[in-house]
Amino acid sequence: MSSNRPALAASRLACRRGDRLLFKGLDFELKPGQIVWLRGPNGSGKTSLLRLLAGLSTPAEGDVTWGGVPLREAGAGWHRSLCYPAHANALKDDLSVLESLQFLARLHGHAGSEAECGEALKRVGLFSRRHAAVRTLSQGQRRRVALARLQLDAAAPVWILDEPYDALDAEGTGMLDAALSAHAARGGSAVLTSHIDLTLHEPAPTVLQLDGYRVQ
Ligand SMILES: Nc1ncnc2c1ncn2[C@@H]1O[C@H](COP(=O)(O)OP(=O)(O)OP(=O)(O)O)[C@@H](O)[C@H]1O
Repeated sequence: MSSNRPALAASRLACRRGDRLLFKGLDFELKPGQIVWLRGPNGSGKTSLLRLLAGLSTPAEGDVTWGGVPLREAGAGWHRSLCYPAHANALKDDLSVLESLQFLARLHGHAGSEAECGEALKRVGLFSRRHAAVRTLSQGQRRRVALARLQLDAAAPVWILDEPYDALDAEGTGMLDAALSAHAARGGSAVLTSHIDLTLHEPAPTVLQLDGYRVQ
């Protein structure tokens, strides 16, 4: 992929949920090194847009392209270039923290070794809790474990993050900011939602306001 070509793009995108058209006419580009902050009120369609971009649902109109190739022609392999820890943390209550991260890692094509996952847990400050059951963690600690996937998927060029700052304290927020800055410095890009004002400054996020595309 050339350095100026958008990693992910969409043109004239429209989204339908149930019998409602949420938005239409949306053009979008995510360039290497860029962080896009998708904003809009509750119910405006941010999660729905992220799902379209991740290829998990089909637009009512328009196209999503990955490195210039329409997703419907890209085949399943393109998902390896994407890290999308969705809003729900997808952790298994009955597993230990380490086992749960290993499960997620393997599900997403990594070896999921104890060493690799332990290192990722160190980076989110949860190594000492690695043998605790997930059900014993606080919401913020669960969020940190889910975000440890970013450490495992650091090489994935595109991160799609739905409210990643939810439940994080100042230290957790700082860790996520640092992970995003390092990702962008490597040429990676991300699109994220957040109802909380961002503290990320390097790079300064590009705001995409979804309200402008709303269908009344
Ligand atoms: N499975 C579904 N079937 C029908 N409508 C749905 C479905 N999922 C979501 N919706 C509707 O689509 C609209 C957009 O939902 P979405 O979750 O994309 O909004 P959002 O901008 O992410 O909201 P929030 O800020 O509250 O997270 C909402 O009105 C919601 O009720």
